[in-house]
Amino acid sequence: MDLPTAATPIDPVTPEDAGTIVLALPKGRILAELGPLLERTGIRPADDFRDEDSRRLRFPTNHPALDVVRVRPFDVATFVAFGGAHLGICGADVLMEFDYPEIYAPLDLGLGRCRVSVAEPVAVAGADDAKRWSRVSVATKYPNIARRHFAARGVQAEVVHLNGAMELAPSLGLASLIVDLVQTGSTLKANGLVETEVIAPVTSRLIVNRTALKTRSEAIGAWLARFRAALAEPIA
Ligand SMILES: Nc1ncnc2c1ncn2[C@@H]1O[C@H](COP(=O)(O)OP(=O)(O)OP(=O)(O)O)[C@@H](O)[C@H]1O
Ligand SMILES: O=P(O)(O)OC[C@H]1O[C@H](OP(=O)(O)OP(=O)(O)O)[C@H](O)[C@@H]1O
Repeated sequence: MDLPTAATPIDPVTPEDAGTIVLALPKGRILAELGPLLERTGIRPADDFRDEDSRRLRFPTNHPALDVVRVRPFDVATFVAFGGAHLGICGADVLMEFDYPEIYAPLDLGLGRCRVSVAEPVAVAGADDAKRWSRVSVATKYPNIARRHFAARGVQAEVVHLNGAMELAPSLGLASLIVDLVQTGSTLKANGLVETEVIAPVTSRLIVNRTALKTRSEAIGAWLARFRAALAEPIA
């Protein structure tokens, strides 16, 4: 049996779901920032949606034809790419990492503003000439971004894939550099690291499954219009 891939998405619409649009939202810091925008868009998920202790993952909203699912930020893009959710909200970092062709990202929500950067120990920064490297070891949660970034300058990156606490890697001998998100820079500073290069700026995006955009164009078009209008509204 052929397993579904993102390129051959399974049909997300089961009979009892027919007509329901599914919006994937990320748990954590983006969700915390999203409240006012969702409010302006007129989306009010069921009361237990914001209850971190709730074991429910799929929630109805005040719109009978819209459900939201609450997933890990890194998984939002995968749920949307495979057609499990029609719409989603996730950081540009996640989109860059997976680079799913099935995803269209029409709206920059201006939230979760940070950057993906290279950082290294303060003690060695500036001491060696990065232009002469042919290989580097990099600890990161973003193996594809890191490999692409270094490959573009002819440097082979040996990646140590971590899911958090990358900042510990250089001092504990796992890698010489890290590629991670930076906002204020305080996490780097607290761990004796310095940002040496910005790979890309990051904000959160509204994303859409391209197939769903064609097959459910009316409903999805209406949600995109609502998000656009909400973004254009002056914030009180
Ligand atoms: N320091 C930051 N400042 C601003 N935005 C950030 C920052 N860190 C992360 N983000 C944005 O928020 C998204 C989610 O980050 P968050 O830290 O909530 O989740 P996570 O740690 O990746 O999730 P998990 O708990 O599943 O590991 C990131 O993909 C990025 O777009
Ligand atoms: O530049 P700063 O303002 O210090 O922000 C950067 C930190 O924010 C993110 O971690 P987060 O707080 O999300 O924790 P995590 O490691 O659990 O993802 C990121 O992975 C950095 O560690």
